[in-house]
Amino acid sequence: MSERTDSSRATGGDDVVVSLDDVSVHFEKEQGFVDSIRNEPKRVRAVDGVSLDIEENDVLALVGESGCGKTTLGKTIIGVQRPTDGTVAYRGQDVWDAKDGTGEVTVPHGDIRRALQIIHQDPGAALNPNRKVLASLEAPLKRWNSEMSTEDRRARIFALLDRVGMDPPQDYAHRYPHQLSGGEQQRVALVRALLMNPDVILADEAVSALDVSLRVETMDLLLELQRQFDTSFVFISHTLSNARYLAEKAGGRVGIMYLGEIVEIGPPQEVLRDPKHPYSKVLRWATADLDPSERQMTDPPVRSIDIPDPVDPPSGCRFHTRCPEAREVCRSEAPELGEDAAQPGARCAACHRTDPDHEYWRSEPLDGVEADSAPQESDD
Ligand SMILES: Nc1ncnc2c1ncn2[C@@H]1O[C@H](COP(=O)(O)OP(=O)(O)OP(=O)(O)O)[C@@H](O)[C@H]1O
Repeated sequence: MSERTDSSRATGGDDVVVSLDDVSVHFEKEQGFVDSIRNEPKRVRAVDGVSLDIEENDVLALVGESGCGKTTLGKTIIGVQRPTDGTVAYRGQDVWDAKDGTGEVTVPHGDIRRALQIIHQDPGAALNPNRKVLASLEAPLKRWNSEMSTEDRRARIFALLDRVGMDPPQDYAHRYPHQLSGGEQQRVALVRALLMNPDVILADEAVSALDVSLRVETMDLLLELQRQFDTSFVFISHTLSNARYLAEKAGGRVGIMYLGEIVEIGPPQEVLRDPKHPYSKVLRWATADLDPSERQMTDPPVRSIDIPDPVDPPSGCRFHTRCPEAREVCRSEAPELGEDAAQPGARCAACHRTDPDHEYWRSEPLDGVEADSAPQESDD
């Protein structure tokens, strides 16, 4: 993505909670024994060159197809996935220096862990099946706030259970996870995160396992709690409609990911009404409820449905092998998202078409691509 001459990006003001600077996460891919002695280890480029700030009260919805790196990026934001390149800072403190005890550590790693919480897609798996809800909720509070009396701890837990609609809370607190519905388990997971008074909550496909009716109710609850507790949220979703619902209602951002990169980011109304990146147009087309007429009337705006291998992503623009507007230059030159993209409120797309003076407009269309000769109004 963006190339930097200086490795440290100037981040925003005091209200930046988490700041990612040119972060990449590459995993070594498991190979068979014969392959492993014959070949260089293969690396999955799950996340590549992402710079992003999460501010206080920020809401970011990350969306993209399966395997594009959403979960890996989300985990990197909350400091549970170590980047292979670039830096992640929590309120100016390098998260991994704090973890390793290197450099000058001004914020202890324990405080960072408390401040950055996660709720998973499958809350059942995240709760201990042999522990009652109360015990599951008390354990982290005891760890982080050992001074708190049992009475205060329980009062806080009951108040939060009540707050998420689990009434009477004493009844729910004494149940085992299997005695709760999926939606109730998800609420317990949310309470567990909120008990820590976090700055950021990563909600990884947190509503996709729920029935449609419950999904909207749960998204509304998340938004209400986000406002009430002044918590920032990073939502991960593979559907654009959920991402739009959350980001729009919260006045937040949508970030579109493709093969490890953020290709477009901005306010949901702008990104979805007038997508600048050809991949965002594909996602909009695939989301029937955003514009049903568009979907019925047209073929998908893509040349190939095959998703490239993240071990060996295409050169230049990673979307060029599928893009219906790709030209020769897209094969060799990677478009940049731009430095502004890190900041909330910015609207950016990593596509040469957004620059009316770019060489793209003089470059030959790739095979199967129809050329429009000049920049379009909406592509400016
Ligand atoms: N621990 C790991 N070791 C090796 N490869 C991994 C690991 N975690 C993720 N990957 C690979 O990294 C890429 C991105 O995975 P990730 O889970 O971040 O994508 P995603 O967009 O969240 O997908 P989904 O929507 O299916 O959950 C995938 O190719 C995945 O196989």
